[in-house]
Amino acid sequence: MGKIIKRMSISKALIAIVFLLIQAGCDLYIPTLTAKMINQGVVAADMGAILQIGGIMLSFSLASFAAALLNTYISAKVSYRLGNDLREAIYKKITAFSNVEFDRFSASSLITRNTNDVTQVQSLVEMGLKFLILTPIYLIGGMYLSFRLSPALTSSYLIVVPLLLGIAFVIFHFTNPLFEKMQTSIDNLNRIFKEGLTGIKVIHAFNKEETEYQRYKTENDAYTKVSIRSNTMLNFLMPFMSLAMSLVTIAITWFGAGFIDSGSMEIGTLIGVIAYTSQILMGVALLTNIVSSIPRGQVSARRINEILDLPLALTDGSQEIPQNPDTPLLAFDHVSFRYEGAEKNVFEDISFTVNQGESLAIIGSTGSGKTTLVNLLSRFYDVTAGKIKLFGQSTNDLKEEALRNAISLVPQKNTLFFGTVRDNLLIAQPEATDEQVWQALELAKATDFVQAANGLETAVEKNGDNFSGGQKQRLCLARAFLKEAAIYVFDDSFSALDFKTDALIQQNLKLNFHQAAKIIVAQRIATVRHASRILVLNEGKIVGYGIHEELAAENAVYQEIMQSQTEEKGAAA
Ligand SMILES: Nc1ncnc2c1ncn2[C@@H]1O[C@H](COP(=O)(O)OP(=O)(O)OP(=O)(O)O)[C@@H](O)[C@H]1O
Repeated sequence: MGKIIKRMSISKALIAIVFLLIQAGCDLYIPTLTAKMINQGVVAADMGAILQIGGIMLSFSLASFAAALLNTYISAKVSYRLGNDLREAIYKKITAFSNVEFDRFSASSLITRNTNDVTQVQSLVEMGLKFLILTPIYLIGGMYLSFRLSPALTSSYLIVVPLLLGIAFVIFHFTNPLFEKMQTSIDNLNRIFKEGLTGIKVIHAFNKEETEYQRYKTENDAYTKVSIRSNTMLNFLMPFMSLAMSLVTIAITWFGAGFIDSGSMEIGTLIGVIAYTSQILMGVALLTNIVSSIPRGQVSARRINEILDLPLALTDGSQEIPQNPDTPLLAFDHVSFRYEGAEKNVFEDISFTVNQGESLAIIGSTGSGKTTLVNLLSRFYDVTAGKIKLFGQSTNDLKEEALRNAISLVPQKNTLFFGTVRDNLLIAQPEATDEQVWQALELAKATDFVQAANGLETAVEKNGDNFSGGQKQRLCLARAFLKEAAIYVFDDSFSALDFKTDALIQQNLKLNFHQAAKIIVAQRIATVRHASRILVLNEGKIVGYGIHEELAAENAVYQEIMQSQTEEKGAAA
């Protein structure tokens, strides 16, 4: 929590505390004035004293009122600003994550941390600025001033207040782990809910509504159970407090009446002590409120810090991309790779080169490592051994921005953002003219359907849901074509296209990107057959490397893929 506190505006927090001290000081002094007014004014029938002390009481009350308003305003401002900063810091950090970090935290957990956890911390800070200091002041100040009025009557607090504080801290100790469980449970609830929403078609198709409902229900029940346990434990504190304070009030009134009877105490003093009793009671009640927020806030602060303090797995390099035409544009040099926690390498000692203007197609069975290879090239992960080089310079030494600028990637999952076709394409090159955007659309054979709709203003719904799979793929291809890059990477980006469109786009690639290297990951022989080189991957190993005709003549794995596709076509016909 300390680290998070440091992020808030300390000067504003101090101003809030000053107003709090003014409020507490005024509140605390009022019962003493009450006792004085009764003893010196009411009992002595002195109207002047009543007016004078009443005037002082009124100004103390107004000062307390104004200070409370200002404290509330500043505490809200400080805590909500902190929440705002935390959300921004978390989002910024997450956008700097590589796939290594995304493999560690689920999307739902990141969302919970950026919303629910930030809200918990925000509430704790707001409450802390309002009450954390008020509580000890009410407790200690109230007891001190009450002691000044009557040491004998106040002695009962010396037993009760430490006892109540002890109970509060025992409860605090037991509820802390429960709040940890609650936040993890919220992560799980969000995950299941999100999976249910995104996978609703599959759920319907397999009649799994009841199973999914039960999965959600089980987690929801677990969450409710732990919430009931933790909150019940906390709420036990309040009845304890009320009982103890009622007993104290009864004792004070009982003994106070005796003292008044014997003439050793004035009536105003007893009323003053009783007024302090309610202030001390208020201090104890506020304490229970804070006690209930501290464990949740602490757990949330820890979860937020887990993200903010996470050292990024990939360190940025310092080099620009060298322009060295004598070395291959791209080289995989004895590259091996293993995912964190995996038992074996995805790749073992892979080497190949791609020169400027060449295209390299990568084909292989599912799970053979094609996407992983693309991810390594874009440095979404670091290689476990070996080097990936651009013009002879290891990608680990390159500035991440320079590396990403050099690569235009169409990932396997077609991603479009809510907005318009223009917005989506300009992501690749913000300053592109409409003419350039249309050119890119034409290269991707996407002109027809965009023109038929509303041109570049055509709306794109969330996830591009208003486009067919093939149209989405073509828009993603157009976006990649719009970017001027040294390497164009297509990860299974032609799979949703019909053969004719696939062939036309391949042709456009060949004719329009002379200087660039093209990496084409594909499953279809028709997509890869015209590439300058084809790399055949099988279980993380290169089992073939050459042009189509060579591989078709002598590579068993390639022949197998060819045969399976001929059979598929035959079966379809
Ligand atoms: N994030 C990950 N964590 C752990 N293992 C992974 C991860 N991503 C992929 N793998 C594993 O790495 C291997 C290669 O996966 P990859 O996605 O690269 O295959 P692919 O050839 O692209 O498959 P496909 O053609 O089905 O897209 C698979 O065994 C897969 O289970």
